[in-house]
This record gives sequence, C-alpha cells and structure tokens, in this order.
Amino acid sequence: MPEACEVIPQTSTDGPRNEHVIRVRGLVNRFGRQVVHDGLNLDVRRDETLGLVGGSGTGKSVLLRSILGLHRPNAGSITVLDQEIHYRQPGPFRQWGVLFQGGALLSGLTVQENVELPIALHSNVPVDLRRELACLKIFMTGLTLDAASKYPNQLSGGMRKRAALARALALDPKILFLDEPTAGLDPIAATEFDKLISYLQKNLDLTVVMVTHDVDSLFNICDRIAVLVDRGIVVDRTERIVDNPHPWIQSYFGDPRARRARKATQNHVQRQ
Ligand SMILES: Nc1ncnc2c1ncn2[C@@H]1O[C@H](COP(=O)(O)OP(=O)(O)OP(=O)(O)O)[C@@H](O)[C@H]1O
Repeated sequence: MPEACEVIPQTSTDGPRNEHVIRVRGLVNRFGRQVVHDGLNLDVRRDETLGLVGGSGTGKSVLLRSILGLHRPNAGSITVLDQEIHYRQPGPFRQWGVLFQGGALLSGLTVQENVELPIALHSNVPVDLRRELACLKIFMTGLTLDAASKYPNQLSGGMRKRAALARALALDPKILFLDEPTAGLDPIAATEFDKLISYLQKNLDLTVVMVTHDVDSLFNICDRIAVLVDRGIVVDRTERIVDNPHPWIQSYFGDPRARRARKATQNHVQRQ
C-alpha cells in the first residue's frame, strides 16, 4: 500500500484548507446478517472533490444516506461541519445540497419554482429577492430563462440535472453531495456537466462528495477517490489510488475504460 494512503483515521495536522468537514468514525451498517460497513472511517477535506466508488452493493448509497441522516447506522459516529448527525434530525442540512440520481424535482412545479422552494421553506427572504436568487442559481448552472419557466418533463435529461443542481445550490451550501451526476447523460453532456461541477466547486468554494461509476468524471474532477472495499474504505489522491495493490482497486483502474480515461486526463494536463 502506498505510504500516503489514508485507510485509517488521522488526526489532522494539515492547514486550514485541509480541515475536515465530514468525519465518519467506526461506521457499522448491517441488514440482517449482511454486514455492509464494518468500522468504516472517512474524512472529507474542506474544498476538495471526493469521488466515492465501489462495486455494486458495497454500500455507497448507504454511506451517503448515513451521512445525510437518512439512514440509521448500527454503530459509529458522523460529524458534518462540526455537527453530529442523528437519524432524521435536521443537522446542518441548510449547509449542504444534494443532487439525487433522478434529480427528484417536483413535477408540478416549474424549474424556477423548484429552485425557489427551499429558499421559501428555509429563509425569510422576501418574494422578489427569492426570485432573483433562484434565477441566479439557474443561470449559474447554464440554464436559460426559457428553461426556468418549464416543467421538469419538458426538459432534456441534461437540463433536468442542471435544474436539480440549481435547486441543490439554492441555500448556498458549503457541501454538495452528488449521486451519480452523469448517469444517463451522453458523453458530451457528461463532460459538460463535469466542467460545470468543477467550475462551481472552485467558484463557490464547495466541498463536493460524488458517488459515481463514471471513470471520466473521477479523473477529470476528483482530488481524491474513496473506494469501498472489504466493508471499509481506502482513500487516496486520484493519481495515487491507481497504484493501490488491493485486487479490486487494481482490476477497477486496470480496466481499459479506466486506463483510457486516465490517459486522456494526463494528456490534457500535459497540453496545458
Ligand atoms: N433498506 C435496506 N434493506 C435491506 N438491505 C439493504 C437496504 N439498503 C441497502 N441494502 C443492501 O445493502 C447493500 C449496499 O447497498 P447500496 O445501495 O448502498 O449499494 P451501492 O454500493 O450503492 O450499489 P450500486 O452501485 O449497485 O448502486 C446492498 O446489498 C443492498 O441490498
């Protein structure tokens, strides 16, 4: 295992940019006799983009749901932005935005109304300002005024993702959780979406946690990658995780698609 590999918790001696905004300790999740997580530890650093990968059924969604307080773990503790997370209790939910896989937009509301809704529910902002804030978020995700007045079923898949992203940004979150953000998008739309996430991450000082199966996204935008294996997790910088000797990690990053994605990123970096 590479020396800098972060498999177990560390007490942070990093500078402020490496301050941990999410801290998971000793997480255990079981369903009957099936043990999904067994003492899992994870630190997410402020302002990083962390990709979360793993084989099917390794518990990526359960981990995400545990962090969001939507699933009650059997054991362990989770802290987000210095607040302990408890099942179905609000926690710092106004400081995070979530892009669920299907977008989860309300079908009876326009894009504009969907984005305004969290602002209306969780702030005292006057109506006019609320509209302006929602417009701003919609523009930031590259949608037009025309798209803002449409209903979700009148949008393309890529536009729906952008609308859902605008809603996730509605309350100016510090952390953005993305569940398979590029799933269902064609390669061009997926690359554009990666660029958008990267742009927003840098310009809004966001910490991004992204569950993905998209190897292009991993190499394009992730600072570190967390791999769920053996009911725990292995975390390392994107360029180093590929050298981790764990058999599943080797087979995942040794796959021709992953090799191509990595090479394309390396070529891109060299050209710059
Ligand atoms: N509510 C539940 N009841 C019983 N088993 C569950 C429940 N939720 C998840 N599981 C099981 O936990 C395991 C992990 O599920 P999870 O959805 O987190 O996997 P995943 O890594 O996200 O998989 P995929 O990549 O296929 O989406 C699976 O075997 C799943 O069947």
